[in-house]
Amino acid sequence: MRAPDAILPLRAEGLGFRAGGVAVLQDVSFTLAAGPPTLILGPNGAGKSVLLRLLHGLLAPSAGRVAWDGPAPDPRRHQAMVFQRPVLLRRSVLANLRYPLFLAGLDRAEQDARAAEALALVGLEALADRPARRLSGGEQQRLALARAAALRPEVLFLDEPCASLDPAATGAVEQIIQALAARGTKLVMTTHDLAQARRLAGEIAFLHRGRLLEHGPAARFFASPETGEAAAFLRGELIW
Ligand SMILES: Nc1ncnc2c1ncn2[C@@H]1O[C@H](COP(=O)(O)OP(=O)(O)OP(=O)(O)O)[C@@H](O)[C@H]1O
Repeated sequence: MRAPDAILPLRAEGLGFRAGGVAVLQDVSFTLAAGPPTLILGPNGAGKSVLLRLLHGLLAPSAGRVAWDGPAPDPRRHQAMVFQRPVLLRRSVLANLRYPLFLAGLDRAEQDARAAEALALVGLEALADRPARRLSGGEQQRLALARAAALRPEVLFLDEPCASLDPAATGAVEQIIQALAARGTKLVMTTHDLAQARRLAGEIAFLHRGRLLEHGPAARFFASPETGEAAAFLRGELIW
């Protein structure tokens, strides 16, 4: 059931971003609705990370806007983001989980309950007291996911979360992503890994040179892309 303060659908309306006189993103419009994960695909430099940062509000658009549904006074409280390389506090795993919950104004009992739930979600219960920065790369990324999930965001943005990980660690992160999606969290994730997009995507947004060329169901995108650029990308050709 839709929560009364839900912010989805989220609409990108004519989004543009210029930096150093260059148009990094141009006239991007689409709607993100609740449902299975949206994967933002495209070659290096297509503008995937910039689009994600605009949607999350880390960058201000040069043109257009991001609009949310619903009456939420501060829509960004309903969102969280995980980056390619997690930034962790020089403290224990548990302290890393509790801190954003403390900042969100939750009392200690609720912080503990959510931290325990998040640790179980990512399978790090046994490492709760370890210094976070001594974890392996894969464990650190799982902690970053747990930290974001503990906030129970309606929308979770993931920017190439597996880019630095080996296949086993990637598999563990993908399982967590699927568990979050099954729980009703809307995931919006960038990747340039086609195989990963096939495994995870419900829908695809395909970017090329700062423009959104395709947006629709993943099955349709993979079976019959509408643009030559997407078809070439799917064939593994080098496009830029
Ligand atoms: N803040 C910025 N200032 C100037 N240029 C930027 C800024 N952010 C991104 N760019 C440029 O915009 C282009 C798109 O960058 P972006 O990181 O979004 O691409 P991407 O599709 O995520 O690529 P990759 O797959 O390599 O991560 C790049 O050419 C990048 O150098």
